[in-house]
Amino acid sequence: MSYVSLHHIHKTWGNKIALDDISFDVEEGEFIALLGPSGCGKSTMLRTIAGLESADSGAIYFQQSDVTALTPSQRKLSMVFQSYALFPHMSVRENLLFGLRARGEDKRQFASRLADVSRLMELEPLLDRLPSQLSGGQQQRVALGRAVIANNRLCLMDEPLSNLDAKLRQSMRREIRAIQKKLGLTMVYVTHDQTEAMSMADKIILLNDGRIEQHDTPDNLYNNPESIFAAQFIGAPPMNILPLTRRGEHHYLAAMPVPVVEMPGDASLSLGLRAEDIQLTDATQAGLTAQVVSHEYMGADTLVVCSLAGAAEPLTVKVAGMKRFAEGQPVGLQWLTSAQYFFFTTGGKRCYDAEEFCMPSGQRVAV
Ligand SMILES: Nc1ncnc2c1ncn2[C@@H]1O[C@H](COP(=O)(O)OP(=O)(O)OP(=O)(O)O)[C@@H](O)[C@H]1O
Repeated sequence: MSYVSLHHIHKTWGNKIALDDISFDVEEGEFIALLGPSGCGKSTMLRTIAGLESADSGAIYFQQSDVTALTPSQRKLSMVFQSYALFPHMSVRENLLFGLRARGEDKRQFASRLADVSRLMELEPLLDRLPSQLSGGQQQRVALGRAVIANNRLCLMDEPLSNLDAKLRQSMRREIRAIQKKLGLTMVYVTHDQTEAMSMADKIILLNDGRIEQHDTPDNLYNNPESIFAAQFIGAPPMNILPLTRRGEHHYLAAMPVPVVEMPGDASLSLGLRAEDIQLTDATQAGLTAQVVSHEYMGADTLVVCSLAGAAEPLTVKVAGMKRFAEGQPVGLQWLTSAQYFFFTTGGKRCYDAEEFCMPSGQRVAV
């Protein structure tokens, strides 16, 4: 059953359309990540769900009841911000209990709820400290504890880990996901970090300039991007996008003598290839050559940037382990037709027809 439902939400700031006809459902107990580049509307969307901003039009439902006109406190949800928003003069204990006191909840339950949450969040030894006496990770745990102690079924988080270092972020990702699952919370989580979204969420809503680009599972976003934007936003390095040259029905990649795809119509196409789907081969065996422009050692693998004769754009190849290349070194390239994606160059939408029309799946394409 859907817990949160947005119906045609539209929101502008002056001339700027921040949310453009946004509709989606979040199932009960589901973890949804709102992902996208800076300024795409993630925070505006979260704050509109929370009731901190009001939409110009559209409606929001929680468990089938219309909450569009309700205040944030009437919506019964918890929110965790990037800034933690802890009261600096209050101890951890008082910070945790603040919301319960403010709402005039039953004092007889405070001790047991505090004990449960401080055990869950491993805050027991820290209850008497002030926020200034805590590390960033501990402060974040207090902020999460405050969200959990409220016993709300819906939790909204706005970039809660962005002030933490990379290692702590990784462990907090696991902690938040474990707590969300354990308590069965419905979660809407804003991030601009694709790794965070991919590793934590059941579904990702990828936003681009106020519109939903794709609403999908992490797996599908990676393996079945519906647009160039999704293909390049998800995955590191971004998918190679190589504009093809059309002659009649034939679409050619750079100076390759055989067309990559034959498709009727007058659309211009671009070829998408993930760096890990391209293999480097012996240049002397290759029909056309590519040249190494640069290489970057990443630890587990090496990213090799190559330029293909006749192509405007370089392409990146990921090879396992540490490999060294000389600048200008010739290499051959190959990939399977099943690794190819096609997009309309104009508008960037995926062109599934081209995938139907290209060479039989699994055939090797060599340069
Ligand atoms: N209070 C405001 N007044 C005017 N414009 C605003 C306001 N809040 C947001 N905007 C604009 O709305 C657009 C969406 O902003 P929003 O903060 O929702 O994006 P975001 O995806 O959360 O960005 P970031 O990742 O940088 O926080 C941006 O163009 C922003 O400048």
